[in-house]
Amino acid sequence: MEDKKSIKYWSMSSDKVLEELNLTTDGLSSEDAKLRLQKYGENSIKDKKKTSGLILFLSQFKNPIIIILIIATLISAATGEWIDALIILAIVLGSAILSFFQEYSASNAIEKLRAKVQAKTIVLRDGKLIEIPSIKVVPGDIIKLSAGSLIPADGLILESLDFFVNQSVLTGESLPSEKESGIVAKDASMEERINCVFMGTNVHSGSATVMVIETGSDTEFGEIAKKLTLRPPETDFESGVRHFGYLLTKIMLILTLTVFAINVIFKRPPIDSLLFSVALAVGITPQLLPAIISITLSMGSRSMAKAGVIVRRLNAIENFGSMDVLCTDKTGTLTEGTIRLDGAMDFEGQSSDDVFRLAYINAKLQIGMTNSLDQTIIDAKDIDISNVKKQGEIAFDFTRKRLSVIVQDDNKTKMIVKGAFSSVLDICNSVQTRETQKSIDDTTLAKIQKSYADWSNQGIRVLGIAEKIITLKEKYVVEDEKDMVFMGFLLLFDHPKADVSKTIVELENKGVSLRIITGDNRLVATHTAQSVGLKVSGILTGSELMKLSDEALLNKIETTNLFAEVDPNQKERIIMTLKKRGHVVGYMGDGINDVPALYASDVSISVDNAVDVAKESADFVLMENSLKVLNNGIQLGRTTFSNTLKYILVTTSANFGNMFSMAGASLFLPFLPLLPKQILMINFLTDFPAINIARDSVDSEILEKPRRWDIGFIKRFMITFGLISSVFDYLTFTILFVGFKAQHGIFQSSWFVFSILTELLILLIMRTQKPFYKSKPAPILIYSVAIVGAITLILPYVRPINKILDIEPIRPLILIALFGIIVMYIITTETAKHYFYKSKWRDNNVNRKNKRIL
Ligand SMILES: Nc1ncnc2c1ncn2[C@@H]1O[C@H](COP(=O)(O)OP(=O)(O)OP(=O)(O)O)[C@@H](O)[C@H]1O
Ligand SMILES: [Mg+2]
Repeated sequence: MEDKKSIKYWSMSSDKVLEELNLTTDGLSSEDAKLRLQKYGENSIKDKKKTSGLILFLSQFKNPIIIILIIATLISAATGEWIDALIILAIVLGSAILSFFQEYSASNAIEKLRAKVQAKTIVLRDGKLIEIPSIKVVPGDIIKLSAGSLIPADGLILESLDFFVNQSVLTGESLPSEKESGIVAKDASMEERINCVFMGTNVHSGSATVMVIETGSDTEFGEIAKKLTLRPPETDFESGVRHFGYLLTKIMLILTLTVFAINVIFKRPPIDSLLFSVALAVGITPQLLPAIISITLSMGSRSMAKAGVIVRRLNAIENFGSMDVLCTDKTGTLTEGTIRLDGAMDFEGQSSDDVFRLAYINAKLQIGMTNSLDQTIIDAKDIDISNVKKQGEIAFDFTRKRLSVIVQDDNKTKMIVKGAFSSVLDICNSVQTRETQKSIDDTTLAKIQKSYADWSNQGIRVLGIAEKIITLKEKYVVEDEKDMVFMGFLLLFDHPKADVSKTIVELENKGVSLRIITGDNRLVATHTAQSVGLKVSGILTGSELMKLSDEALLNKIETTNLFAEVDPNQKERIIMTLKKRGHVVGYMGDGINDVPALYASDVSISVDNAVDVAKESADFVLMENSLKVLNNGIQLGRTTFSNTLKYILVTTSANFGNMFSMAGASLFLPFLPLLPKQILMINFLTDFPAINIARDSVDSEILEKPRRWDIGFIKRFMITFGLISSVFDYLTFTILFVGFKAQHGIFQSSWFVFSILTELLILLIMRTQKPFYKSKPAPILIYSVAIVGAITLILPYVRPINKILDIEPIRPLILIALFGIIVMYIITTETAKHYFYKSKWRDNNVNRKNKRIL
């Protein structure tokens, strides 16, 4: 095939394009498709996120501090200190390899999981319509698109019906644009090419048959994606981590520069001083943070996958744990989702075959959107409508909430409307009795309303059916839906799920309040809510919402937990308002009408059998539509959050404290308190237990409430425990230097051992809010602490490592003194921790407005 764009396919008739590209409307054979797949490659934009191993390895060195360290080391090598330089480089490399392997295996696991949820497309292959993964679509395929489809490639429309496409991703235009086959000018812009569809956009309503012209990175979307990386907005967690990074960088810079300057002023050798201060900086940077995050997230996503939740956007896991409001639609989540037809009734409430026939015609002939409701009607009873000829259709949309077909039936042209009860009643002015038609007076209206209310109160979904005789014309529009005759009701029932009430209580206990946002009417919604044990504290309907100002809604929203008769934009508005109130809001939905709300929420959740656009906009996809699965997910989200925070707290207390004291000590001592290579070795050894924090167990108390990032908390923590650690550090300095008159060799060796041991013990203490002996760490954490502790104690005696690191055996008396200090340190920290959490740990339900979030 020649270059397809050069033929400007949009400016040619579809027949001409078919001819030009040697295609037919019968689609490809599977043989041909296979060849084309080889030739054009898979239909996906080369995923830039999938970083190669090499890039990931190099990224371990992207930290400027590491680069400075390497440069400084090379300089010191040039001045003759090449053995030390080699040692430093070896340790730096060792650290990088450690975190690289951890991160690499984590990110691989995630890729595999993500591939589990794929968008699918219906294509014509070997003359049959089949569903294939969208990445297997090739140029030349004939595909069928309907409402909710994610358009998999660029193509030319062959046939369409009321086909509206949402192209905002590409053109920024937020309203859906109508598309149909035809010819446009050669130089037409993307917006003007109304005969084309583009990858990445989605079908708002209607349906179409499309010939695929370009796939993968040859598409318009691919062109754009090449130029920019579309970055989703930052989550709370991401910005938290970023700010934490800034905070440490600031401290680190000040510290490094000061230490360096002072050492230079005291006329110490500049290269040594530089290496020392840079090594300190390395000690302070939480360089394991990316690895820790990758591991916790990948472990989280793996266990979530086991629990039936596929994570599409990793960083949202943390948000999952901090979510305190969960909004959900009704069908399929609270109810079984398998709708049963309970009957078709005339306006007086008597069972009526005529009404069913109208509903059947409407459901059978509509082609706008495949949906379970119409399927239920078609499956309920098979009737022969072969003499009914379709003339037109006004597709369903979630604002109008009705669907019209225009047919030739009984020699008459009729419009048959089916839709939400009030939306249908609104357009009727008369009613069909058994004998005749009469206009709707107050008594009739009251009667109709009463039947509707009675059914609804039993949890039955009521649809209205109406018809009228209409003149035959080319095209029908929404304005034609008026002056109709109300024909009757269609009753549908959907069982509430059995286990939902238990899960709602569990969620409530976890600090997550459930709210229902549904398009169904308020009576049915209330009934369903009650039957699943959700206490309705307040209801708002779509029309009430419309009248409320943003401020009024902001006031009302806290007490409202049931929203009924809402349209897609109102769903979004509700989510936005809840967010404004400071909640971390989750939204769970499966239809196109849920997409705006999914986008607006902090945590978007969909299900495997949802429409593609909904799945595509979700952070999480549940393999089964159940609240229970979700409940497990929240637990894992909180575990992930907790372990990341643990690492930060451990690093900012012991590690940070140590480095800080050393900076201070370097001012008073006539020698360096530790050699640069020793600092790096401490850092390297303590990395092993630290990285296992990602795999640690979490106290159940911590999982009870949603938690948020709070930089204030971390700062207070850092200052409190940093100070305590400093006090003991200076005590140690004094005892060593003054008490034991230790000179540099013995001083550095003692300090080396002391540093590592305190860091290990602090890790065990800080990992829990409870007294450390009351919380059981994961075995791997205990082992790594024990092994590193043992290594540290014997290292001064092991040749040649002790020589390489310049550490020597420590006198027993000094060792005893060090142990004494360590015991006191532990007792003090435990006590301080107890009071600290008692007074300051009140970050549950943090309000976005009141507290700065880290
Ligand atoms: N195919 C259809 N034909 C006619 N009316 C329909 C159709 N689909 C939906 N409706 C009407 O539109 C209303 C809103 O649709 P729907 O219930 O799917 O919205 P929702 O917000 O997704 O609700 P849910 O919480 O039940 O998922 C329905 O209650 C029904 O009255
Ligand atoms: Mg729905």
